[in-house]
Amino acid sequence: MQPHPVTAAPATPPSGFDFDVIVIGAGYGGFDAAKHGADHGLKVAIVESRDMGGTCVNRGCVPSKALLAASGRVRELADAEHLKGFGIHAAPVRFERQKIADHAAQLVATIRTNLTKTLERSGTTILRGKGRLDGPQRVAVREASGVERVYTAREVIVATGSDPFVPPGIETDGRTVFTSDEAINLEWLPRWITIIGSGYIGLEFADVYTALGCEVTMIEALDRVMPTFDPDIAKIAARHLIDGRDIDARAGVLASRITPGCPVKIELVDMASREPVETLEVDAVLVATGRVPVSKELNLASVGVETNRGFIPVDDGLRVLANGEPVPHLWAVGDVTGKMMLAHTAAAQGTVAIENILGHARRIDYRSIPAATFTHPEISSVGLSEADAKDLAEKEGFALGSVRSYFKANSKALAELESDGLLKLLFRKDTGEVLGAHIYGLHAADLIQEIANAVARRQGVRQLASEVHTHPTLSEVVEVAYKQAAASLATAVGA
Ligand SMILES: Cc1cc2nc3c(=O)[nH]c(=O)nc-3n(C[C@H](O)[C@H](O)[C@H](O)COP(=O)(O)OP(=O)(O)OC[C@H]3O[C@@H](n4cnc5c(N)ncnc54)[C@H](O)[C@@H]3O)c2cc1C
Ligand SMILES: NC(=O)c1ccc[n+]([C@@H]2O[C@H](COP(=O)([O-])OP(=O)(O)OC[C@H]3O[C@@H](n4cnc5c(N)ncnc54)[C@H](O)[C@@H]3O)[C@@H](O)[C@H]2O)c1
Repeated sequence: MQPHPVTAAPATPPSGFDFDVIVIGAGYGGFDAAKHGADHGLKVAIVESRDMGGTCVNRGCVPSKALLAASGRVRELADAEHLKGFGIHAAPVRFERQKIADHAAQLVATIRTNLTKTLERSGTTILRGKGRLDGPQRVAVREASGVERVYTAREVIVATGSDPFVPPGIETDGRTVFTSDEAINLEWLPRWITIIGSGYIGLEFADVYTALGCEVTMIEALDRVMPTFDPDIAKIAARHLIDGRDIDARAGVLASRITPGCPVKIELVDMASREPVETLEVDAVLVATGRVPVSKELNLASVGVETNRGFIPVDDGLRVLANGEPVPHLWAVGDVTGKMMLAHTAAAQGTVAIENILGHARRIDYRSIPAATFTHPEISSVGLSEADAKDLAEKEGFALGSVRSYFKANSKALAELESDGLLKLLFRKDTGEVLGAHIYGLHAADLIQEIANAVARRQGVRQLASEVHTHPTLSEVVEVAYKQAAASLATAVGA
């Protein structure tokens, strides 16, 4: 390989550094860090090698939610049984796949442009190219021309995100076997598609594909579908989102080999015994088996940092750690830290890193960060899982409270003829503090926010139960849970 010419950096400001902060990666983590820094008077540069906005804007949240919005409408209009309940008889629904794909692509372009303009307006310098560390407080940027320029910065924030993980034995061609990077383009609608993985991406795309008439086989390596979700929520959600649809779900099996083509061949083995189970021949495969951090080419060794399977170790203030100690002037935020691979986590981490750079001691509170899966209906959660809450209760010696509030008792859900849903609330029986919540049901993604706010403030159910909720709204599902929890406390202390 030809060595790249190294060009001197532009004239340095009086501080002696080219920038106060250089951010590597312009996804949500990098964007929020750069904007927050620039808004607070720091001289900031952001380095991006692909599209501004990163995964969320270009290949993640934004296009997938656009596809879910359109396909969700199709599902609704095609659900004759549901409509009949209202006395509505709709004509057979028709849709244009390309127009749905265009809706997603246009939304991506609009949000990407807005985000780029926002950064430019904030005074952030956008450096196009691939960034890597070049020792402490130095970032080398290789531009598309091959020229490499080295910039200095008082602080460096790594926000390089993640890429889809493709397990060994699976070959992708981007057309018949692909990841979410290609699925968001909705280039064609396979008659029969296999989705490997029943996590966030598997569930959301199964929602899209089944709404648009595809037959889905879902392969999950672990012993139950939706293994990363609360077991009770997963049970009721799977009944509707998987069993109630044109989906054949298989748990405890591994796709050991996938060969693209027409048809695509999938060799399935039993997860435990690794004995062959079956060979499937399908039209397409979506690989949705998690994501891996982008950190290999960052030259982290030049600052003595060792990754954990590619994830950059950080403390709760987002300082990068080497041997457990903070590396001076180096920060990492977003998916590359592997904390909670969500856009709003990345953004919150970006802001917290800048706050610390500004000298305002801030830590991130992961427990209060909510998560949602935008299926129809949605699934959401915040705080501790029941298993973790039980461990905490045992460790700290308090009794764990758990109550369930059902959508079928909610007037608004009944009016919508969508009363399939459950909220599970976990709380301390001594103080009443809310520890976590898990929801499946209509607008679960919005409902979780009120509980996330309560977790952030470490509020107790006694106070929360007295707060008045609008009638009739789905938020009364939360109110009922708070009231049940508060009543159980009263019983517990014999009041
Ligand atoms: C299909 C899908 C749907 C999703 N839906 C949601 C959702 O609904 N809600 C939600 O909260 N999250 C969702 N996510 C997750 C979300 O997209 C990520 O958590 C988020 O994008 C992480 O942001 P980030 O800034 O850490 O990294 P990224 O968004 O991955 O951005 C990193 C950026 O760094 C750039 N980069 C990498 N290396 C270099 C380098 N050396 N030099 C210069 N630039 C570099 C990359 O090109 C990229 O632009 C979804 C993800 C996927 C795949
Ligand atoms: N709505 C959202 O917020 C949203 C939407 C999409 C993606 N995301 C983010 O992107 C990340 C990646 O999503 P994802 O769905 O790819 O990952 P995931 O971790 O949510 O789910 C992956 C699933 O694949 C299974 N799996 C792994 N290897 C397998 C194999 N070889 N064969 C069969 N099953 C296998 C896992 O057991 C797991 O159930 C998520 O963790 C989330 O952070 C978020």
